[in-house]
Amino acid sequence: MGDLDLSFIQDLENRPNVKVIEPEEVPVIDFFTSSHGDTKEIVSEIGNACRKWGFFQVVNHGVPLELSKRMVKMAKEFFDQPIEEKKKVKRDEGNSMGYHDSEHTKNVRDWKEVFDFSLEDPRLVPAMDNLDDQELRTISNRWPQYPTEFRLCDLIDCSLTRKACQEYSREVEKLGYRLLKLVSLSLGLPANRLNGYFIDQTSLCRINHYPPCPNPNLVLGVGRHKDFSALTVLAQDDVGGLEIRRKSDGEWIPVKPIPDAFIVNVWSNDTYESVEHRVVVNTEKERFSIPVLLLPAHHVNIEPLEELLNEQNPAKYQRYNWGKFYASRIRGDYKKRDVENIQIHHLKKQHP
Ligand SMILES: O=C(O)CCC(=O)C(=O)O
Ligand SMILES: [Fe+2]
Repeated sequence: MGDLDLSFIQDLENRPNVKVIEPEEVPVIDFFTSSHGDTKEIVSEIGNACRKWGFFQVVNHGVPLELSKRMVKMAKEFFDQPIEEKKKVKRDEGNSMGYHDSEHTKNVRDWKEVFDFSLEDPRLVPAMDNLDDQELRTISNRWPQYPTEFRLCDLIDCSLTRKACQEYSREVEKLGYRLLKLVSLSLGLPANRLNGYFIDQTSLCRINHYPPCPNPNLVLGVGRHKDFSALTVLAQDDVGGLEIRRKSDGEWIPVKPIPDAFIVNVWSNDTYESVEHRVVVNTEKERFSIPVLLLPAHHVNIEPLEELLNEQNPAKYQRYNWGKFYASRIRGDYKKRDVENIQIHHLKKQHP
């Protein structure tokens, strides 16, 4: 990760808590039990969890455990390589797929390194974040080559890495779309109401690696943020570090790792508010997490769903082209800018 320089240091108010807060269970939804019961029951559990927490965990979700284990093994193998090797697949301003070690959240550098790949490969995205510019760009995934001297086991080579990543992300994607249907139902919408937005999706899978940190009280693995996805399905290992901001009192609550569970995070016009979360790091143990973010096609305009709006629940967000939003977010990931890069709250409508 290099030295802990000033770019990593969080403002006082954002630093990890000194007081210890007991981990509180965010709701856990068991698909096995529910599939033997009533879909209505699971829909109502999801609705309650989304309203109260904006986050829930799922177990017995159908994603094969071997695929998840293989991903973590590959991730370790990849991030253990010398930085020169990792930089061979470094992302750049033209293509945001691949390795990156200087992501900034809200203008402060995160204590982590990441590897991103797209679920659709190649895929189309706007070239610029400027709203008047119509140019599109095709971006393709980058896969590590693993020179023989760095291969610690025969399992790891370029084509197997790609296969492992693709097989894993396809399974998690299936789970994601299954959850999206359940979320639609929980909002009183037809199960397939949201699916059309994801034809030609820009969805991506990210592997996060948080190395141990000499001074975890000053930095964050990921600064506080809301995911910009419609739905995120996140796998975390057993180290812990994810914290979510409890809606009732604003306290940061650690999310206890549950073996083989996925953490799910949803957003819809504040009925289901995308909840702020962050990652704390520690001096001892590295940590891996793997989110899959369901993201619409670049041409989709994100806006609150009409049929959910009424006098009591007016649109709280303005319409915005998804591709431009995404392009702007990516630009802000590279360096400290003078202004905060675009966030969901910037799309909030001003009400008198
Ligand atoms: O590492 C985690 O548990 C969460 C990571 C995260 O919030 C993100 O990548 O958006
Ligand atoms: Fe996140």
